[in-house]
Amino acid sequence: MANTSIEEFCRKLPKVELHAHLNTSFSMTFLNELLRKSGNLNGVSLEDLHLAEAKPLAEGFAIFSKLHQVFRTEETIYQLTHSVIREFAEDNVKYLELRSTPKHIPETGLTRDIYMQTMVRAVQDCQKEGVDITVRLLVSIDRRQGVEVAKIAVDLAERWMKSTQGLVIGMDFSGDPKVGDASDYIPVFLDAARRGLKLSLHLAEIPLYKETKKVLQACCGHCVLRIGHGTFLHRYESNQGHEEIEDLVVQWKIPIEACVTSNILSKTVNGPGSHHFWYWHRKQHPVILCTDGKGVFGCLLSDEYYRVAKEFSLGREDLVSMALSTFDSIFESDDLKQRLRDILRSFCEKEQVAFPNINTSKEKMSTYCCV
Ligand SMILES: CNc1ncnc2c1ncn2[C@@H]1O[C@H](COP(=O)(O)O)[C@@H](O)[C@H]1O
Ligand SMILES: [Zn+2]
Repeated sequence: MANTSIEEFCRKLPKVELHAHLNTSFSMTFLNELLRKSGNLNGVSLEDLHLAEAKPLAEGFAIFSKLHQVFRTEETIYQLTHSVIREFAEDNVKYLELRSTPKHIPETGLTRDIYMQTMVRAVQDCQKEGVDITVRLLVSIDRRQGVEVAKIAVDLAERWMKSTQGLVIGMDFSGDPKVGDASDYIPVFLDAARRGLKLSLHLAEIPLYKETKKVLQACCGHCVLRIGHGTFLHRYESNQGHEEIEDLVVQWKIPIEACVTSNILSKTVNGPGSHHFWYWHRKQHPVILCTDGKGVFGCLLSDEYYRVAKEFSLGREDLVSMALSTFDSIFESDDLKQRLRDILRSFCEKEQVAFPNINTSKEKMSTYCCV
């Protein structure tokens, strides 16, 4: 067996990142460089832009507003997208689904269309430059902006999906869970799915039993779906009454994007040991470690794997199995899933770690998401 520590192994492990918000995924190196070039960050100081210790979720949202003051022009959105992609590639992320809310900022000339065009351009430039990663984009709906803006986002996403031959692949639903009701957006989700967009919905990041149940009942069977966070989906002692929600999630095998550090720093989870990741993982339900916002929460994806490996005493083979299982939940084709498996297989040969015996029958290869 190659002589690498578990930490180093987590770093080298080929991974997929399925839950990363553009504006919260900056690196400090990038921000320092931006500060050096532009002299200031529109009045925002560097220290205000990441959570150094656990604070209630609302504090995270105060940071997001400050970030939106920093990234306001086409140029900064381009640079941010380009650097975020490169940084994920350096962390051996081989496939990234990057999400962002298209902004309309008249003072800087930014429109939602220019925002999309800029992100797409950065992805294509990274591709041309040979950055070793496949990137797909999700258009975010911010629940603080209401249903009418969400409809605009669906039109935008569909147009960009068509004009980029699927580089824009789906939509995200996010924003402050305390604002509005996700079930108001059900017609928007169903419309997006009808147009061929895949959906990743922030659901149950905080205990919101009613909206979670309504959204799942309406969307299961009609949308290709993943759940962001999903902290309060499962049955557990103080979560009585969640049986129906958990049953839907299990029945439709809806993958859960687990953001361990984000949840701990936002105080929606007490610590890594009590994170719902473990509950779903033990059940062999599809669950994917994700960063959420590697800048705000100060975590690389490899840090998330290492954190879980330490907490649950996972070895190299466990980590490989875990990474392998995440490939089924990407929004891309079976061909791309197979390519990711091949990359992981070569890595295992080099690291002299057994590659799990998988049944690559059609059934096993098909996506977990409900269609
Ligand atoms: C911590 N948990 C979270 N819960 C809900 N929404 C979140 C989030 N973290 C980020 N966002 C959503 O992503 C936006 C920032 O990226 P973009 O400007 O779109 O690139 C935030 O404004 C919020 O709407
Ligand atoms: Zn998120």
